[in-house]
Amino acid sequence: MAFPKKKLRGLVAATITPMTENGEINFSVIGQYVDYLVKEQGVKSIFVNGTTGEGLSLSVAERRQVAEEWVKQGRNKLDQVVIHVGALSLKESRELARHAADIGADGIAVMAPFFFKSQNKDDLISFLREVAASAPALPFYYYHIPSLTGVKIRAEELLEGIQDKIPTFQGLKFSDTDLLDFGQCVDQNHQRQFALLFGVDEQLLSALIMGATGAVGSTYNYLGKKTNQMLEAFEQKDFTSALNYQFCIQRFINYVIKLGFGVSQTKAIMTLVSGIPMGPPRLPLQKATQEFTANAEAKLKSLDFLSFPSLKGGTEPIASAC
Ligand SMILES: CC(=O)N[C@@H]([C@@H](O)[C@H](O)[C@H](O)CO)[C@@H](O)CC(=O)C(=O)O
Repeated sequence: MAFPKKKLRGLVAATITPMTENGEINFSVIGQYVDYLVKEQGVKSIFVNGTTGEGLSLSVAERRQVAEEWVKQGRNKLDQVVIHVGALSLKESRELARHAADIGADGIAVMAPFFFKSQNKDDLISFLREVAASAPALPFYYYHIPSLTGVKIRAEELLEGIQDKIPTFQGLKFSDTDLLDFGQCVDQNHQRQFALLFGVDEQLLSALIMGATGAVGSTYNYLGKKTNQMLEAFEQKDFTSALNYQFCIQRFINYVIKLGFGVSQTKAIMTLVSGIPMGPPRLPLQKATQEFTANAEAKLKSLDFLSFPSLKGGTEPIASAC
């Protein structure tokens, strides 16, 4: 049975795939991106080619190149690089799993196929098992994101007995708001030491109380530092401060959700906050509007989330700052 050298925990940034204005992958900024995550956001683990990384909009060749670049640039800087290798084609998924192992990734994750959908837990596990078996030395994570895959098999149900079928199974990335399901994943898995990573950033504190061992999300790219402060307060049992941090993060996410928030907007916000160009998304997604970016910038300023001085709102304390 394969066990990770270190358990995947803490904040894991779901990385964006930077692109040029022509829609090609901009590999040249990935090194800078790694440094930004580590130094400015205190985030040392990443989840590559997932939803935020537009993994399913990339060709297999591109997915391989993106994974390679993150592993290369993250060497000796990042704790863990997990590659999402899910695909509609089992063959492609297996190829990507083998490739992740070859390049020295720290783990692989797979979401449920979403065109022909598994009708029950056993069918889904059959697919996952084949992929996991292609990288038998790598920790395997199931990526549960029913809002996008349409596969509603409860995670709690899937976890039951999964390690008998998939010996490399190490945990779950749970991108759903069903805290009953998530709580039961925790409750029924005390002994197994799985990594139970929550994926709804605006509700992370509730999941921490339920027993989440970490979190994977898009906002940790630019709100990692603030979220780490929440994790620290939670660790120290300072629940009042932890709640204040969560509310503060919610104020921003709630605001952008009302404007219309997704991968395109994440790219625009990350460009703004980090100064690293993330470029446009790939079709069928459309670039975030200038109006969205201006509104998001004003909100970030009002919450004092922008760290570079030129964009800060002057020297006066900001009333609603977090
Ligand atoms: C549907 C979606 O994109 N969810 C995000 C969240 O981080 C989400 O952006 C955040 O909670 C804001 O709603 C992540 O769970 C996705 C993710 O981790 C990934 O890119 O693989």
